[in-house]
Amino acid sequence: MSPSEPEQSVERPHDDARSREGGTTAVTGDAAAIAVDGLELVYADGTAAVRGIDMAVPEGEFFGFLGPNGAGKTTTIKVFATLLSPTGGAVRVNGFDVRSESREIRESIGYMAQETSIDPELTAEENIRFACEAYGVPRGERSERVSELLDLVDLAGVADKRAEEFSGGMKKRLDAATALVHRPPLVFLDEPTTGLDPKARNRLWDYFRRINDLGTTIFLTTQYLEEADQLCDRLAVILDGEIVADGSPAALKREVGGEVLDVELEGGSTARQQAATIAREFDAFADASVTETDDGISVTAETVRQYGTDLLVALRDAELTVTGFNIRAPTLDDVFLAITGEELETDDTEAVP
Ligand SMILES: Nc1ncnc2c1ncn2[C@@H]1O[C@H](COP(=O)(O)OP(=O)(O)OP(=O)(O)O)[C@@H](O)[C@H]1O
Repeated sequence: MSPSEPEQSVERPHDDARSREGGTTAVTGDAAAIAVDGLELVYADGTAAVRGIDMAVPEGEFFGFLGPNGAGKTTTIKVFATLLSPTGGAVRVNGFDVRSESREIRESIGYMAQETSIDPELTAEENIRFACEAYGVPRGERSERVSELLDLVDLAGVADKRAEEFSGGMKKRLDAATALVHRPPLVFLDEPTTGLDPKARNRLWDYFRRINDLGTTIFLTTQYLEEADQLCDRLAVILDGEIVADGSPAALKREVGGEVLDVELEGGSTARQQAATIAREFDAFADASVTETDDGISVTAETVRQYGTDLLVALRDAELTVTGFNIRAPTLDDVFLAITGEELETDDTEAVP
């Protein structure tokens, strides 16, 4: 992370939090890279961005923090990176307390913010070298570190080119390299692939997997469910400042229950509403979750494989025109929909594996 001062001073914690401060109350076992107990963050204008979250991220894990715009992801990551001070609760990062040991934390983490922090007028190599200086990498080790990182992010061939000539994906990879010069055991990545095309996104994913394979703990925030599914060992979903679900991608998908029947319909929203009502009243799908989609409806239930064709017949009997259907396993999109009742908004550069 950049060795800057906290960007904002916020109210000091209330009594409850103070009593947990200073390491007097252990919040975790030794092997937690991040341990969070009742974290709250209320901004100076009264916005309660984080409202009492608990979590533990073990060393070596690839952890995903998912949520829509404004859910509280960046606020949480900034507390972990000691850029914001919590207004309640206790947080330890790499075993250090975020309030009283911020210097130790900053020296032991990497932070890739949403906005890249590279200097466009410097070459790729100069940017990494500059980061080495800023992080106090010993002079004698810098050249080796620079070439090692250029290789790791696949920029060795363009080491002497100025960053301003780079594509968005190359800039992101360079930024990620600068966050790693001091070999931190824990790296925070705040929406690192937002706005990138699928190819650039995939290259960054490879890079993140590589550093995780080398033992680095990764805390990733993302709006892309596919990204979380591809990369993360475990996820937490944050909504309006509260964690509403957590678990491995597979476990979260299992919790959705059953399979998903997607039905495509002609006839716009009136047909979709009519079809949704029929599906909801369908006896064989007593516990089904039925949602309207862009071009039809989706029905999630244990019994869709068994009774899906009966539903199609019922739709036809109601003079609805089915133009396509498909039965599939739940995705993280379905998990998100089941938890929040809403689809997670993303841009149009959907990632592909
Ligand atoms: N400096 C600030 N002062 C007051 N409110 C803020 C400030 N920064 C963020 N917020 C508010 O706090 C809430 C959480 O914002 P945050 O940026 O943490 O969400 P996010 O999940 O990271 O969203 P995004 O994906 O848009 O970055 C939002 O309601 C936001 O408007």
